[in-house]
Amino acid sequence: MTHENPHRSGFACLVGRPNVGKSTLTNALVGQKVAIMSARPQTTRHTIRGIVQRDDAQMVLVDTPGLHRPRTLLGERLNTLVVDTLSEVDVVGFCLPADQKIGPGDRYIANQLAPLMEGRTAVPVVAIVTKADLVGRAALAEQLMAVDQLARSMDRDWSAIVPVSAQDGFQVAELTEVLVAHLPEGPDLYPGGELTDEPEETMIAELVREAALEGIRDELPHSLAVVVEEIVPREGSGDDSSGKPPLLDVRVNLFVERESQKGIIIGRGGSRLREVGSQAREGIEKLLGARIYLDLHVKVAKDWQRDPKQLQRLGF
Ligand SMILES: Nc1nc2c(ncn2[C@@H]2O[C@H](COP(=O)(O)OP(=O)(O)OP(=O)(O)O)[C@@H](O)[C@H]2O)c(=O)[nH]1
Repeated sequence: MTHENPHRSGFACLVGRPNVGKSTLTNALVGQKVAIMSARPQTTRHTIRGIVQRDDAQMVLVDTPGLHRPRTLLGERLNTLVVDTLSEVDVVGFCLPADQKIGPGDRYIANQLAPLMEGRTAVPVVAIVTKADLVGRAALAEQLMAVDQLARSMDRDWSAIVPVSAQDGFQVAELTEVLVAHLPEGPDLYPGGELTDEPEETMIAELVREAALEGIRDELPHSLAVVVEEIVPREGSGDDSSGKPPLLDVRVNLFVERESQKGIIIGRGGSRLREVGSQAREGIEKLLGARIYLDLHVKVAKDWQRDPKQLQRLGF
């Protein structure tokens, strides 16, 4: 191997009308390690469907509530939300089945995507022709041309058009390459492809959050996100015969939105943060059945509640 490719990471979203094969394709892209994501608290915008984990990239496949032709004002609002959400992913995969003519449902979604595909902040949209195994070569070629024409009719271009079959694996690897190429350079968003939503970590985060908000709930409504960074055994602890429980280093980040809130959490000379630490530690030691050293860091993550990428990084 000569020069390594830069490591890439980011979010991708598959859209398309119902039954075009989005779920099946998600599973095929993710491979064996289909990560079934439990409902995550406060996941209002993205639900993670799976993570494509490679040595040189991590692609997080997210879901949106679904793009539909709205029949109501609420439906319209929901679609606005969906489009907003889509504008924040790194690449969109627009799925159209190989075995059906492009119809009004597909056209509706294409029209919703069109504004995303222009301007400085344009999001690349890859047209994916799914279920390629259901048609012959000639019909597939015809469908690829029709899909190309669909973009042209809107004065747009797909970043690529990729035929694929999730059923027999045709072009699945190629599609992964195409999608990954659109992700920005960066480290894994979820180290090791693991989502940090193990119940233990969630509970630890909750204990810290409770302690941190004690008495100041009104001053910091909803502006505090707590993320357990790591839980690691202290080197050499627990392997003697003293019978003492092992010592764990628990590193936790508290994210606030503003510098002033940081001051509130930390308190004068760090006094408040120490209290938060000792109160939370008690609960965490009970939970883990271990002695812990609790390392709390308060950080400012501007407007984290409004930024889905930040939210993902914070584990929401
Ligand atoms: N032959 C063939 N069938 C497929 C392929 N991908 C999906 N299907 C079938 O198409 C149907 C719909 O697939 P889904 O993956 O559930 O479609 P979806 O777009 O996620 O559907 P919604 O959840 O309703 O949005 C299922 O019966 C799948 O078995 C494929 O590559 N080839």
